[in-house]
Amino acid sequence: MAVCPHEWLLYCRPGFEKDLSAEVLDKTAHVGQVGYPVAAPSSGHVRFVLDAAMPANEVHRALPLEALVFARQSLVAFPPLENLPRDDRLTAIVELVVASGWSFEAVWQETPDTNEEKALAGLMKALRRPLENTLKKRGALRRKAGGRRLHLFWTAGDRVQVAVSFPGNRAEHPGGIWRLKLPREAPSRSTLKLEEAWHVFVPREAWPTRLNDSMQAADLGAAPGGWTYQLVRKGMYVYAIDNGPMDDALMASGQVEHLREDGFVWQPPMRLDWLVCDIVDKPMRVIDMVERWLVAPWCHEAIFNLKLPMKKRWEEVSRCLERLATSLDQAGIRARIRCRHLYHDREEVTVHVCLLD
Ligand SMILES: C[S@@+](CC[C@H](N)C(=O)[O-])C[C@H]1O[C@@H](n2cnc3c(N)ncnc32)[C@H](O)[C@@H]1O
Repeated sequence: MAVCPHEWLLYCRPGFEKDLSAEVLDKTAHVGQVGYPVAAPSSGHVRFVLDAAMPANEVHRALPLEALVFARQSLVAFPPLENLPRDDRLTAIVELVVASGWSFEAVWQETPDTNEEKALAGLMKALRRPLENTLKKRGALRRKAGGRRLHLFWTAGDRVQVAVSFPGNRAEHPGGIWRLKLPREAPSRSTLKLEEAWHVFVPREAWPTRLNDSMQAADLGAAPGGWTYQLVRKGMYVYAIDNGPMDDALMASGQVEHLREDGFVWQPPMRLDWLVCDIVDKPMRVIDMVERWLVAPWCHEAIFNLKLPMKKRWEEVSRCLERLATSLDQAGIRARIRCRHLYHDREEVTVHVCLLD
């Protein structure tokens, strides 16, 4: 009989293991899954070990990656293989893969996003060919296998976790990390947060209709202009609200109106397409402001950060999201709310709200 995976393996930014553990404990309880998280501090991942009677596929399906905040990747996994012999790391891996009864179209070897584990790159490179050749010979690596991908998550030279991902419910970048190039002319590194948010929240095929040069946007807390730069790059006209100075080159585009006003009280002269906000303030204060915009409604879509300097980050995020969902619901406004801890986010998460017509 095939060996069944009973673990759910989630990657996260190192330092956010407690937040991800609290999130999955909360969410699994809601979908009736029983298990416990295992997470070492700063390890960049959480293992959710399920009750022996529960196959991990169920929780993986019930709580898709796009509905999780602090997870970068979501995999169905087998317990880690430990103490792999130095002279033969492959046999145990291959035997487990074959025993699973699954075949795969690709093999990704990954490590947590920590400096120590990045040092395992040499080992992974050396193993790649022999591993793929052996898996092919054993029928576990094939041209067509339902889009399934095999993940080998190395946490030490002799310790690896064998895991599986399925198309449509996984991050399509190694480590679940969107690596974006900082444009030379961007006024700040923050620019990458908004660019990544669009990649994550707006399907590529919808960009021409949802991010285009017929649109108008407001950027609250805009200076020096990293987010405004992204909106301008899409051809939008932007109201940039901030007391601080905006980048000269960006202002020279003629697409930006800089208003030295308070982003929490400013109102747009007409209904806009986009609201973006990167103001550092209390999360609930930002939620209240965004709620006013959406109830009015003064915009169709919004992307904003919730800054999380506190210890219990999941509790704060969950409180904020619940409050926003409830108030929009009470106002009779249908909206899709999503929230992710993006790669370019640090002590913050990014929320996307799209009004549904
Ligand atoms: C993190 S920075 C924004 C960086 C910007 N998104 C970028 O990419 O360059 C936060 C900005 O919010 C502004 N800010 C803080 N409180 C504000 C308020 N009440 N109204 C408008 N701007 C505010 C600050 O002046 C600061 O420039």
